Amino acid sequence: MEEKKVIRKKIFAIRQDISDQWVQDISIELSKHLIDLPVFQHAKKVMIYADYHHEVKTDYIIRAAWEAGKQVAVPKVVGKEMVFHLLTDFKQLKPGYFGIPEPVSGEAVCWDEALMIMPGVAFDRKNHRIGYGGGFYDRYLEKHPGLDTVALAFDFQIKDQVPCEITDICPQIIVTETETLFRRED
Ligand SMILES: Nc1nc2c(c(=O)[nH]1)N(C=O)[C@@H](CNc1ccc(C(=O)N[C@@H](CCC(=O)O)C(=O)O)cc1)CN2
Ligand SMILES: Nc1ncnc2c1ncn2[C@@H]1O[C@H](COP(=O)(O)OP(=O)(O)OP(=O)(O)O)[C@@H](O)[C@H]1O
Repeated sequence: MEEKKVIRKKIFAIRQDISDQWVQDISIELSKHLIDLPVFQHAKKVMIYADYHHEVKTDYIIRAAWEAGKQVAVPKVVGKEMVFHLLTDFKQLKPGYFGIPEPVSGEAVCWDEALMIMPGVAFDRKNHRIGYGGGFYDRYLEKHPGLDTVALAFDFQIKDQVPCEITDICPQIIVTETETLFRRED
C-alpha cells in the first residue's frame, strides 16, 4: 500500500492541474447529491469546512443550509484543536492557518448533535480517510462521538486502499460526483 505522504503528493498534483471551472461545476453537482441525503435534510446544525486549494467547494451547501434555516459553523485552528464558529455571512471568513479561510468573528459553538461535513485528501471504499496530517478531525470527532459525519471528495480522491491508523476516524458517508459510499460496520 502507498504511504500517506506519497498519496498526498499525488492528489495535490492532480488538484493543481484541474481548472477552477471544473472544481466549481463538479462541486455543485456533488453538493446536490449531499443536499438530497436524509442526514442533510434532517440536520438542524451543520459544521462544515471553508474550502481552499481545489478542495470540493462548500459555498453552495452553506447557502442551501442557510436557506433551509439550518445553523452553520466553520472551523478555526487554535493550537492543536479546531474551534467552530457560527457563520452567518461569507464576509466573516479571512485567510488564516496555512491560508485556509477561517472565521474572524461569530460565536464559538460546541455542538454534540450536528452534521459534520469533512474535507480530506484521499479515501478508500471502506471509508478510510487521510487528511493533511494534522489529525484535527480525528481529535475533534473522538471528543464529539454523537456527530453524523459526511466527507466530500472528487472521484480522483478515491483510491483502492489508503493506510489507516487506530486513531483515524472514518466518515459514515463519502459523497463524490458519481457515488455515495456508506461505511459498513465491521
Ligand atoms: N478547508 C479546510 N479547512 C481545514 C482543514 C482542511 O483539511 N480543509 N483541516 C483539516 O485538518 C484543518 C486544518 N488542517 C491542516 C493541517 C495541515 C496543513 C498543512 O500542513 N498545510 C501545508 C502543507 C500541506 C502539504 O503539502 O502537506 C500547506 O498548505 O502548505 C494545513 C491544514 C482545519 N481546517
Ligand atoms: N484522537 C487522537 N488523539 C491524539 N492524537 C491523535 C488523534 N488522532 C490523530 N492523532 C495524531 O495526529 C497526527 C496526524 O494524524 P493523521 O495523519 O491521521 O491526520 P489526518 O487525518 O491526515 O489529518 P486531518 O484530520 O487534520 O485532516 C498523528 O500523529 C496522530 O497520531
